[in-house]
Amino acid sequence: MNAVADTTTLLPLDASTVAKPDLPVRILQFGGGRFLRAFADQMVQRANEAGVLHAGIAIVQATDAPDRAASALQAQDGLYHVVLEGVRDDRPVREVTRVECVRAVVRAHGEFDRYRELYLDPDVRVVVSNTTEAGIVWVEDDDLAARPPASFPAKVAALLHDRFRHFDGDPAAGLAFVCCELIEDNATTLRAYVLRHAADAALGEDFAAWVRTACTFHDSLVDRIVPGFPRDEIDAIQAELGFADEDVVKGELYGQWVIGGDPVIRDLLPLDRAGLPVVFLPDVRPFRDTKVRILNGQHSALAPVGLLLGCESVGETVARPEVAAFLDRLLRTEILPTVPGDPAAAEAFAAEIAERFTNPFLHHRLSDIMLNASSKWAARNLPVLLDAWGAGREAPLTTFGLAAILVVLGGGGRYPAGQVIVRDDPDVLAAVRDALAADDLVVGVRRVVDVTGWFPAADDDRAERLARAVAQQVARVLEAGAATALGDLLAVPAVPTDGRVA
Ligand SMILES: NC(=O)c1ccc[n+]([C@@H]2O[C@H](COP(=O)([O-])OP(=O)(O)OC[C@H]3O[C@@H](n4cnc5c(N)ncnc54)[C@H](O)[C@@H]3O)[C@@H](O)[C@H]2O)c1
Ligand SMILES: O=P(O)(O)OC[C@@H](O)[C@@H](O)[C@H](O)[C@H](O)CO
Repeated sequence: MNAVADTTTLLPLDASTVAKPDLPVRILQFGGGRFLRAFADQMVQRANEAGVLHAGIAIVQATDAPDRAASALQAQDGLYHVVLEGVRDDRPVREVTRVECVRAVVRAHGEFDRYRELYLDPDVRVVVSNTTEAGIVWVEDDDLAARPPASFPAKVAALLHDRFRHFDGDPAAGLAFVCCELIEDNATTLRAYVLRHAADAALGEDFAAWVRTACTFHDSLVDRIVPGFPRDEIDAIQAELGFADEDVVKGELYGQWVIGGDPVIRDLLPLDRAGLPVVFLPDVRPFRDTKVRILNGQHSALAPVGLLLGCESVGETVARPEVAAFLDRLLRTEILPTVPGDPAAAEAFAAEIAERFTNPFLHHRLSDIMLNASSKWAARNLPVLLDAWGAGREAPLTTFGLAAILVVLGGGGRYPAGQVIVRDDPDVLAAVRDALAADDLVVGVRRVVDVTGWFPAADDDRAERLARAVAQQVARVLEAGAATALGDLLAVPAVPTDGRVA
């Protein structure tokens, strides 16, 4: 299928020949990964073009680690392209956006003075973040006086305190935080950690009151599959579209951003007024549970199973009839019965996801989804299992996904050549390798469950129940292979749930 270019802003990407618009920096963005660049930044660009916003973005690289994408973006003076592809009204569409609103790319570690200048800019009103599932964490004794502190919440506490003092506690200098991390209550958690850092470092009640009243924290839920371009396709797309851009990023046309909290954010970030797929709601939780369980939950289940069957991408995996049957049953008997709200709406969303997974324009690598698979399984699939247990049901397909993850992480399967897939918490990885080599698999898997901290120490029964279920499935995969183990699983008739039958 050939996509038709919908937008043709394909000027050569050469900073010396492009007059970037003179935009005030209104948005400070923590994280400059491919997702935010193809989602938030692409939407801000579109809203600027539509005349509903006049905002520049400063991207802050928040970790000390080298970041290839950020360096490339710096070298391109913040200019890059987003290529979104999919089918709209039965027509293949390619939408290309040249993003011109990134005014600065700065490293918080190593370029502190420049970073400080940006966060003290009076024009800045909004902070957008996506620091992955690892970013919003509590780090005890993080030094707020460091330039900058280590963790993201401590960085935010320190920058807010600096801003509070710089503007003499002016309420107009407060910031609105929109968090995109795929964790529960993302911005609410950030706010709690900021206030806790402020209390621990004795920053004063005036400051805490300013954070509570002058700053707003907006939980948000994001949805767009952004696999990026495989390295070997970048040359081809540059030649096809006629630009030079090492940081071009590719995603699907579909997008949805649900932003919660104080309605003030709708005026600060009026993206919906540009016809962009953004909705403002007081509470994003129902959307989050639906999206994370149905979309991300299936991703985290299909990725290890696909790898064990010799597949490389999501499209290739879901085209396998046995995987399609696995996902269909997983969805109908285990995931959907736990999704809150209107069952018909959840089913409609699930049907859309099935189409999005077969988007012929995307090459979504299973190895990318496997990055930090253990913590993703905990956020995306474990809640389904716990709800099923709570309702008196087993969830064998959900546990099979975890069994497949353990086999992949433990090196117990064969995968398409050249894939780097084992990147996870080192303690979990060590426990998984020990488990696969142990005489007693149940004891080994139980140790893995304990290392992950998924259950409180007192919750021995559920930890043991999970270990037993998963160990049995790991054993079957190891002795008979993933295809046979999957066949066995699907040969057992599905148990009807709540009137919905597989
Ligand atoms: N790519 C997608 O399809 C997609 C879609 C929706 C949501 N997401 C979420 O977005 C996140 C980023 O995805 P991506 O595809 O942009 O990845 P990426 O690897 O391109 O970017 C990751 C970014 O996070 C930053 N980061 C990593 N650890 C951090 C930490 N501890 N503190 C602060 N910053 C940190 C990195 O510097 C980098 O800017 C993922 O965790 C995912 O949950 C991704
Ligand atoms: O980005 P990750 O690696 O955390 O997760 C992989 C996918 O499940 C995820 O990126 C989805 O594509 C995305 O959440 C869709 O909105």
